Amino acid sequence: MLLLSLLRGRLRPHRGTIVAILGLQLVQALGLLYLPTINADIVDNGIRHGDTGYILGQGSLMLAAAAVQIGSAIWSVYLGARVAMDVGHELRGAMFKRVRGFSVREVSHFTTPSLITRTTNDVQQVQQLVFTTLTVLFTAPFIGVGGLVLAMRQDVPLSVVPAVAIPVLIITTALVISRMTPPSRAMQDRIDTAGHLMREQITGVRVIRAFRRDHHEQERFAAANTDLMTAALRVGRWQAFFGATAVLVANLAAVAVIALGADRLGGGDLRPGVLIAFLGYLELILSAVMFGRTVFMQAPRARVSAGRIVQVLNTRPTIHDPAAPTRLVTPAGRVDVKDVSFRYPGAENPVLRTVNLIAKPGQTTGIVGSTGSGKTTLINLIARLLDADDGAVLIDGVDIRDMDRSALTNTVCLVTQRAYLFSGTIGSNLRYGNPDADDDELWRALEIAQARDFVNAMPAGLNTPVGQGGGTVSGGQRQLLAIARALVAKPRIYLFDDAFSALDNATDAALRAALAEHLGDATQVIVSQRVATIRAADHITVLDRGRVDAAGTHEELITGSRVYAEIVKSQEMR
Ligand SMILES: Nc1ncnc2c1ncn2[C@@H]1O[C@H](COP(=O)(O)OP(=O)(O)OP(=O)(O)O)[C@@H](O)[C@H]1O
Repeated sequence: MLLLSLLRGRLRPHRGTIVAILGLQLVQALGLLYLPTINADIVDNGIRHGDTGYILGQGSLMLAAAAVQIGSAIWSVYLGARVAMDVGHELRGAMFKRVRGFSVREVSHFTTPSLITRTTNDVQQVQQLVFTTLTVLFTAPFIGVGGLVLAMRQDVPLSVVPAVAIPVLIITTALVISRMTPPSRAMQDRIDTAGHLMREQITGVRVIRAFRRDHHEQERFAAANTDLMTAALRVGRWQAFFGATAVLVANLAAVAVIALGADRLGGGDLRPGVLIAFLGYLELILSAVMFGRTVFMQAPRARVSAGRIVQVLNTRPTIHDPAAPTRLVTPAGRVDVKDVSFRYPGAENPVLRTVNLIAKPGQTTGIVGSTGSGKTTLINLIARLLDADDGAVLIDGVDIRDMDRSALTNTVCLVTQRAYLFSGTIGSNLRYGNPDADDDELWRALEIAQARDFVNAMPAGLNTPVGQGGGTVSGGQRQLLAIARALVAKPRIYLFDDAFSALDNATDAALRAALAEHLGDATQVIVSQRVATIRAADHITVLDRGRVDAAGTHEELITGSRVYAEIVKSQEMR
């Protein structure tokens, strides 16, 4: 049902092509069905009477029928492949669009590797089924029913053989399909697990080496790989059983026809041409049933895949654009966090409880707090990567849930601790948020971000290639490039979430001085565990276990907040 509902709307635009496929397959089937009759005619009327002219005439007819049949088969397969690829293309696009709209919540619910498998492998399964179905679904019944009728026209008593063989094949098909669905589901899930482990082990390779856990990780992957193989083997065993029974039934049927026919051939009750034609039709009927079975063989896996695709497509992102968004024409960039509370799904306690914070244009607002106090969660709420359960985040007095998300992205730029660079060049990464920026703007941003010198020292400067994830530059350099990228985008509000953590103290200080000098009336929110990074901020909010412990300037907090004073003390002692 899921498969049908997934495909119905997507096949509708291809109705015309599907009708053309149907017509071509009808021609193909007629061609195929005509061949054994001509064959019988050649044997009984040409060869038996030694009439070479007749044989050549009928032979030419046979050639023409074969040519028409092959031509229409090629054309219908081509059209079927086009439709299947279009459906796959459309499905992948729909999946990608939906996943792009997912917030952190939905992505962590499905997990990244599973979303990748669903968009690639699962869509491929459905696409394959559409192709096979369009290629054989019409041909198989045409040939099956037509072959049966023509076989009976040749000889009624011999028709008992296909009358027994066909139900046997249908029953085994039904049996195998019912058995194949559970291992097919297990197989798709285990592809996810193997992908998940692979990703984890590649990303965490240095930790694995540092702790000498290679052997342990190898075993973990080997176990997942074996699980996948076991499920695949179970599916494969049923497929093999399926293939073997089909060949067995086909051969037994042929033997039965020859055995039954041979007797009557001797008695002159049956002409040799009729027996040959009957064998030809039997082969056609059984091959039609086998073609049909291929579709049903692929169906269980495609059905499971369709379910996994529909799960993603039916998941409404928790964060979405309002129907009538409020537009900020020239945003000033004031941020008001008002009584915000937030709890991660499944977690017992809220991570943030009635948090209040104001960040003003032209000022630097620091957020400090111990590990796990909720700083990143708060920043993610301001960037609308998450939505608050209670309270609201306002920009220039407008609730960000009432704003268009692309407008919000132009106003707010988040620089995370784990800076991500895309494969391309330094220049293409810097232009990510502002494709029209010229080289001068890039160099200016690099200068403010304290990255000019090292980019200058690179052999190709801005054209220096960067690997996916930014693996070709150091962690600190990656952070500086991510800061420069934000500067090139020129948002009104900068959110730096521990974005200076990999920098040495001197670079950190120089960067903050340059930001203060060049960002003018933009709003800066800086999250840091390092007091030195936020001590000069105009206003500092101290978070403690999800609550605002205190807020003020460094001097005010030293005396006014025990939590802040402890953080300062702990860092002075280092
Ligand atoms: N995706 C998530 N699902 C469930 N809980 C989460 C999730 N992300 C964070 N948390 C929990 O929320 C709490 C606050 O996390 P958060 O990352 O906001 O803290 P933080 O102050 O930024 O910490 P750090 O300084 O270590 O970066 C932590 O206890 C964490 O376990």
